Amino acid sequence: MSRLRIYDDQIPGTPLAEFHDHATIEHELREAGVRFERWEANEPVWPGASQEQVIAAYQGDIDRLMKDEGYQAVDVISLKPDHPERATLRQKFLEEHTHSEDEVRFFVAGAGQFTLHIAGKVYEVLCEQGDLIGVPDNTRHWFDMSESPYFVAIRLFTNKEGWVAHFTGTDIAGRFPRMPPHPSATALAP
Ligand SMILES: CSCCC(=O)/C(O)=C/O
Ligand SMILES: [Fe+2]
Ligand code: NI
Repeated sequence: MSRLRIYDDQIPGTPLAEFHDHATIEHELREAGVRFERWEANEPVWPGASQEQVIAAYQGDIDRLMKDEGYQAVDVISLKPDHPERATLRQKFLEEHTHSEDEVRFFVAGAGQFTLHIAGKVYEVLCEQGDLIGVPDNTRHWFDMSESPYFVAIRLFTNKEGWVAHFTGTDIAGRFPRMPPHPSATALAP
């Protein structure tokens, strides 16, 4: 189940609010300028599936987003708990950063945790299968896949170069909760 926790950015220990209802999560995030939508993730793909398999399964959605919203590039992150580079991949997104383009991610399997730092608040968003999140350009954020990653996310970019991050150099991400392993990942962990 998707989940949103909102914190004061100075008080990591206790959320100000927590929501599980998708419509409420969408509303709260929209007020913070963040897109959050429920999409159909009906084509079965599993963490570890290849980029080609995932793109073929979701070609219709990808074409629509690229045509209607001007995205220029697409790739896939597909990870399961036995990936040999899981620790390095986790580390790549774990500290606060921004992008100069907006960030659209469609979770088609498993789960991952985006945390957004906006106007003195911290929005911790547990994205599950079927969630599409759009983080506006220059928004401070980080992403955790847990120590046992279990997800497939389609990433769309307005920049043909793909993923480019600007790290803010703060230590805020380390003060807020990391993502615990997905229940399915625990069953599969090496
Ligand atoms: C869920 S896709 C991997 C994370 C990512 O692309 C990103 O930019 C995190 O901030
Ligand atoms: Fe990012
Ligand atoms: Ni409101």
